[in-house]
Amino acid sequence: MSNTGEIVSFGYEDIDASEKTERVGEVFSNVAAKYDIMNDAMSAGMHRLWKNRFVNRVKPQPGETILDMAGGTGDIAFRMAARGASVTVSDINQDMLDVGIERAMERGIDGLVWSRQNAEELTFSSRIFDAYTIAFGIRNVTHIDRALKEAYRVLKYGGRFYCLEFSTVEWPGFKEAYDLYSHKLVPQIGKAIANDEESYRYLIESIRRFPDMPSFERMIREAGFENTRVEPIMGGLVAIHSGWKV
Ligand SMILES: C[S@@+](CC[C@H](N)C(=O)[O-])C[C@H]1O[C@@H](n2cnc3c(N)ncnc32)[C@H](O)[C@@H]1O
Repeated sequence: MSNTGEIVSFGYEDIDASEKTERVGEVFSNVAAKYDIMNDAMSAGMHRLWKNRFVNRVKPQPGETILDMAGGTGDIAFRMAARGASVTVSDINQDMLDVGIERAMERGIDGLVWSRQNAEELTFSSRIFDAYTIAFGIRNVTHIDRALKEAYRVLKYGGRFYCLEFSTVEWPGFKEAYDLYSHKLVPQIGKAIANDEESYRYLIESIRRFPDMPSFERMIREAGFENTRVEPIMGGLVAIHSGWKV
């Protein structure tokens, strides 16, 4: 692919925008097999609590159609399907989706639709989903503004947008401890468990480069959403952003 001249951040380095999607793809292909076990190891199981809280905010209803974008191995989709929603899991990376499809089969979870898609350029028709969710996915997308516009397009009027993402720690003291843990220890845990220090360095650095809560909320409003809200969790370590298409 030829260079666009547009520079974007890829974790700890700046690269041409045309390269980012492929490089992110390599990261997730590398981590797919160990992705779920690593989430437990890195967050001491807390990602489960954050995901439960996120799904409680989404309040999936039986009969609703929900698009879980960057859905990876299905963690969020399984929780929403358990509440009776019809969930389409979309992700750009087939390796992540394949792990999810296998997990669904092992657990006897039927009815999910698995669809390989780039969040920036969805092939779905406009106004077909009641809710759009994206958990720990948006910071990996090359053009976040395009992904947000696509989210807006595929939602019905009255549809809800929810994003769960790492954010900016605001509690004094905790921030320093978290920086030390994430930059020094997480890549080492990645090396020990997944034999992949580089991918985990990318994942941590991409958190640091992600817009802070007010900036990301502004981006959601700029995509057309109204009644936007931000809910920081653990002093902003993680945040739930939401908005409505009215
Ligand atoms: C950290 S994982 C999150 C998976 C899942 N949502 C969860 O919470 O466990 C991030 C996911 O974003 C996907 N992704 C990255 N860029 C994407 C894009 N442009 N479009 C769709 N998915 C993307 C990756 O392939 C990966 O599966």
